[in-house]
Amino acid sequence: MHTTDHGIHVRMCKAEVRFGPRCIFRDLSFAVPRGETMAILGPNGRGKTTLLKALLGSQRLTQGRREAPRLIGYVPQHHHGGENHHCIDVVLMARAALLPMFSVPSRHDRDLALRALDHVGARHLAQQCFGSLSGGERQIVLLARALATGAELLVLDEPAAALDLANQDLLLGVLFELRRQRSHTVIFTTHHPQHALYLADKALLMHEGDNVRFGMASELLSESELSQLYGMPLRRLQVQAGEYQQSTVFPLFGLRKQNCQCPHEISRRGITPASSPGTQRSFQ
Ligand SMILES: Nc1ncnc2c1ncn2[C@@H]1O[C@H](COP(=O)(O)OP(=O)(O)OP(=O)(O)O)[C@@H](O)[C@H]1O
Repeated sequence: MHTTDHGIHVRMCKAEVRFGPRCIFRDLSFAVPRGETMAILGPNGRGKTTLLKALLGSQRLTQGRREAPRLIGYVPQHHHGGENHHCIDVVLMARAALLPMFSVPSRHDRDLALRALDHVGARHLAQQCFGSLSGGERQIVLLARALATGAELLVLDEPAAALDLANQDLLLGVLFELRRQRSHTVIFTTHHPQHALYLADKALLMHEGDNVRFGMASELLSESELSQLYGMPLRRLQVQAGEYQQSTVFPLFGLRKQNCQCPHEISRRGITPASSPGTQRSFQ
C-alpha cells in the first residue's frame, strides 16, 4: 500500500476543481493520519461529493495534488442494484471487481467477503436477500462490500442519509467501532453535525466561496462555526448519556432571518429552549 510521510494516509494539497468557468473549490488542503476519521460538512451543492470524487481519483484536479492509496473502498450516495442477490454475493462483487478478466471469485474471496460481514457485525445477513433489508442494514452491507476490497481507506458519501434514527444508530455504531479499532482511515460526508461530533477526529467545513476550514472536529464544530456554515443559528449541547456526555447540535428553526441567538429572544418568540436534567448548554 502507498503510504505518505509521517503516518499521513490521505492528503490534498492546494486542490482545485473547476467545471468550465465555475470554480467548485480551490486552495483546499488537508491531511488525515492513518486510522483517523474525517467528516466533511457543508450546505447542499457546496462540492462535498466532488471532493470525494477527487479523492477517489475519478474527478480530475484542475490544480493541486492528491496523495491517496491506490485501493479505496467507496460507498456512494446512491446505490442501485443487487436487489435480488444474497448479501454475501453483493459483498463478493467487490472481490470480483479486483480479479483478472474471466476469473471467478475463489473460496478465499468468499472467506474475505464473510470476514468483511463479520467485521461490521452482519454475518447473520449473508444469506438474506439484499432487497429485503432495511435502509440501515443495506448501508452496513455496502460498508462490508467496501471493506471486502481490502482497502484501508474508506470513503463514504452521506452514509446515513435517508436513515431513520434507529438505523442511523446502527450505522454509527459500526463506524464508531471501526474508529475505535483504528483499523481503517474513514472519510465521510454528512448533513448531520452531530454525527461528525460523535465519530470524527477531524472535520473539513466547506463554507461559501473559497473558505474551507480544517481542524480537530471537537474544536472546529463550534456553535459559531456551524451557524456560519449553515447560515442559521444553532446550539451545541452537552447531553448526559448514561455514564458519558455526548455533544449534539440543535438547530434553531425559524430564526434564520433575524439571526437571533440569545435565549431571551427565543422565549419571547414563544420557543422554549431545550433544558432537562443532565442537559447543559455549551457556549463556544
Ligand atoms: N460533472 C459536473 N459538471 C458540471 N457541474 C458539476 C459536475 N458535478 C457536479 N457539478 C456541480 O458542482 C456543484 C457541487 O456538487 P456536489 O454534488 O459536489 O455538491 P454536494 O456538496 O455534494 O451537494 P449535496 O449536499 O446536495 O449532495 C453542484 O452545483 C453541481 O451541480
